[in-house]
Amino acid sequence: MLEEDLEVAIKVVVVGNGAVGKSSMIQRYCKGIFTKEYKKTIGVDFLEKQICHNENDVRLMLWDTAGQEEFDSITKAYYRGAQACVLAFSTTDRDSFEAIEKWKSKVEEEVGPNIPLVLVQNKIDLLEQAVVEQEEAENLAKKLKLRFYRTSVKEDLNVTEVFQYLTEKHVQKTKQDAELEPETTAPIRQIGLFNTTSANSSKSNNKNGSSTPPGGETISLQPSKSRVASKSKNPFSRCKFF
Ligand SMILES: Nc1nc2c(ncn2[C@@H]2O[C@H](COP(=O)(O)OP(=O)(O)OP(=O)(O)O)[C@@H](O)[C@H]2O)c(=O)[nH]1
Repeated sequence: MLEEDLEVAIKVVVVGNGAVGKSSMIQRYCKGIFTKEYKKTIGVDFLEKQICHNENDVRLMLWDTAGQEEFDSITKAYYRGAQACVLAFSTTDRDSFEAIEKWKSKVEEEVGPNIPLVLVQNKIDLLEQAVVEQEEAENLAKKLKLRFYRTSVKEDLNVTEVFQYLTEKHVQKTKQDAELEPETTAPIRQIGLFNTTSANSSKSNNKNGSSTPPGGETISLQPSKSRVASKSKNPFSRCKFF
């Protein structure tokens, strides 16, 4: 099978304090919309986007998590199995900037230190109300060894770039992992692909508070459909969905 025949699925979690724009960022990226209205995420929410990366289909599963600590026990369960993460703070919220290292630790406690992460300063359309200096944010990114993006979900600035970067990093990492491990030992797990088949991992379940916490703590991520041969059989299937 050719490498181009793979369909890659990537679980991405978006974390950060409340109201920094996590839900808005995912909605902007997946649906192309922005709403001024603020609806606190209760627990977690989920949207999916299919993109084309280096002529391959990539399915991004974007998990929107609540920013409030009261939901920590719910949201942490959803971090597990994450393969990339957005650490978001807001230009107009100093606490959200100072909380970034804590969010990084929370995610890494669940998934380990090796997934691609990115630091995102959102709401840069509100720079006149900024409470974080650009230099401070850049220094934090250097300290944590993270790529840093400044976004405005409202103005649709740099949002796509954030997810493209994470996709690229994930693809690079899985290739490196596959090269390091011999093909004979668990080849599917080596490339780290999965399907979300849990009944609990419902789509867009709970901006309005109807969240079902994950039964028994862990979302079931089942290795399967890691390599999808059928993509190459249909000449119209590859990257035609935009
Ligand atoms: N001006 C401006 N407002 C934004 C931007 N992104 C989001 N907002 C607004 O910020 C508020 C909070 O956005 P959400 O996306 O709900 O924030 P969240 O991080 O998901 O919040 P929680 O669900 O509480 O964790 C909403 O009123 C959005 O319209 C942006 O780039 N610029």
